[in-house]
Order: sequence, then C-alpha cells, then structure tokens
Amino acid sequence: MSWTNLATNGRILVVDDAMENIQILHQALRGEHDVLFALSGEKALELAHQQLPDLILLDAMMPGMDGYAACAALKASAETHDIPVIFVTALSQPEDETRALEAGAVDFISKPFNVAVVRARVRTQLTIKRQADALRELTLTDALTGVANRRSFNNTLENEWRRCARSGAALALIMIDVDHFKRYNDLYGHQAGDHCLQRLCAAMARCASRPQDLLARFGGEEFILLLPEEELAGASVVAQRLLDEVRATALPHAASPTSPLVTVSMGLAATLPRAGLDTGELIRTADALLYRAKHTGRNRFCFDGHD
Ligand SMILES: Nc1nc2c(ncn2[C@@H]2O[C@H](COP(=O)(O)OP(=O)(O)OP(=O)(O)O)[C@@H](O)[C@H]2O)c(=O)[nH]1
Repeated sequence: MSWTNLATNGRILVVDDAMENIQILHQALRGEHDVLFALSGEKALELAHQQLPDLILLDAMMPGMDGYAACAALKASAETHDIPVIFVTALSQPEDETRALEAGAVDFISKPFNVAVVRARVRTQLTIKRQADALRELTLTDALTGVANRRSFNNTLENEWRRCARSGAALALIMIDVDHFKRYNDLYGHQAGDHCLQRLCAAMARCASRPQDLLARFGGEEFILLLPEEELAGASVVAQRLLDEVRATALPHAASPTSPLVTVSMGLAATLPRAGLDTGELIRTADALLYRAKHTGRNRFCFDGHD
C-alpha cells in the first residue's frame, strides 16, 4: 500500500435495513472503494468476519440486532475489533451520538446524508485505519528479517497458550540458534551475516505452514518457532524439515568446524497448557535443550527423551 493512496481502494461494508440507503451509499462510494452490503446486524457480523472490511458504515436503528448491539459485538471479537465503525443514522440528538461513540464507533453521520461528506469521512477514517495498521505491523515485525519480533511472539504465545488451554490441545516450541555465527561474521563481514539471517528466515518460514504457526526472531541469531496444537512428535518432524531446508539453502560457512555450510541447532519442548501455568517454563526447557544440542555436536535438535 503506497502512502499516497491510503484514502482509497478500501473494502467498505455498508449496513442498513433499507435498500434505498444502501443504493445511495453504494453509488457514493463505488468509484473509490469496493463496497459490500448487509441488510441486518446479524448478516453484518457474518460478513465482517468473512471479509474483514477496512471500514463499516452502520445504521443505528434496524429490526433484530440494532447498530449498537452489532457494534458492541464487533468490538468484542479479536478478529473484528480493529475495524472502524461509522454510525449512519436519522437520530440526531447529542445522546444518540454519544451512545454510538460509547459503543465503539469512530464517527457519526446524520441522515439524510450529504454524499460529499460521507465520502470525505470515509477517506479520513480509512487513512487513520491504514496508518494504525502500518504502525502495528512495524511494532510487531523484525526489521532485518521481516519475521515476527519478540514482542509479537510474546503476545501470540499468551493468546495461543490460552486458546490451547481452553481446547485441551498441546503447544510446542522450537528454539533455533545459528551455529558458529560469530565466526561467520568475522570471516564474511557483518553485512553478509545480515544477508545470511535473511536467507535462513526465508528457508525456515517454509517449514511451518499452518496459519497458527509463528516464526519469530528471539534475539541476535536466535529464532523461535511456535507450533500451537502440536506435540513433541509433530515438532520433531518440523525440526527435521528445518535441518533439511537449511542444508538445502547451502550457505557456505568456511569457518565452521561443524560443516562447510551454515547449520542450526535446536531445542524442542511441548506441553499441555493450563491456566495459571507459566509460559516461561516452556521457553526455559527449549533453551536448555538447545544448549544440549550445541554441546553434543550442533547441526541437530534435542528434546527430552531424544538426543
Ligand atoms: N550480522 C549479524 N550478526 C548478528 C546479528 N545479531 C547477532 N549477531 C552475531 O551473532 C553472533 C553470535 O555469537 P555467539 O553467541 O558467540 O554464538 P555463535 O558464534 O553462533 O556460536 P554457537 O551458538 O555456540 O554455535 C555474535 O557475533 C553477534 O554479533 C545480526 O543481526 N546481524
């Protein structure tokens, strides 16, 4: 997304029980945006989850679930929480406006609407939304490698831990460290070292393809792969894939006593998360097993019961 067209080409969901209002708004916005519509609050929630629009124009008064209830439901769901909602309504008292803002709306447009005003307000909110998205992305991404950073990993671990605790599923971690990376930098230079980390990340990202898997840079030349709903057996399959994929990337490392190519060592740990149990313990276990992998020859993975 270029910074010059942040205000256009959005996916806008228009929600109104009156078809003529939807037609007017569709007419007003379709030149600049992709417009979806729903004729009820219930349908709006369904579409919002399926299509993840950039912005929602929501009628306050509708039979069944009204705009306030729909807005509250959108704000209560993690997937739709960040979608800005503009209320569009014939109600024009300050209390109505306050109620909409309290329900989580970012703006309020009165009916009958002025099409130019609607367009301008949509542009403004779309720009703000995209700037917020870009900022969130920046704060959660490692600048060098493009994978998640440690903050993002910590957030995801907490969420996945709770999710697995609810469903009774296991959760696995692979702690990954590049072997003899100091020697790599010393021989090839820091810039080549950076490039090596980028290539390794691209290779490692190919090894864990489920939507809930998360590869993150844990620090320096250390990475961590979070595998929700996975046990040690599954994690060891992924770890073997990581070893193979890193080998196939074939990055020369003439200063490594382990191999003529860049290699990684890994520690694997898995647990059945429970509320109240500490996520730190799992990380410490994976770290201790990574240490064991380093001290038993590198270019390998270790987990309890297997070296
Ligand atoms: N180029 C580059 N080097 C980094 C980066 N982050 C950490 N390093 C280097 O990674 C090296 C890590 O060194 P050590 O912790 O001694 O580990 P190692 O040399 O990989 O040895 P083993 O882990 O025991 O195999 C240090 O020289 C760091 O400067 C980075 O972003 N770019």
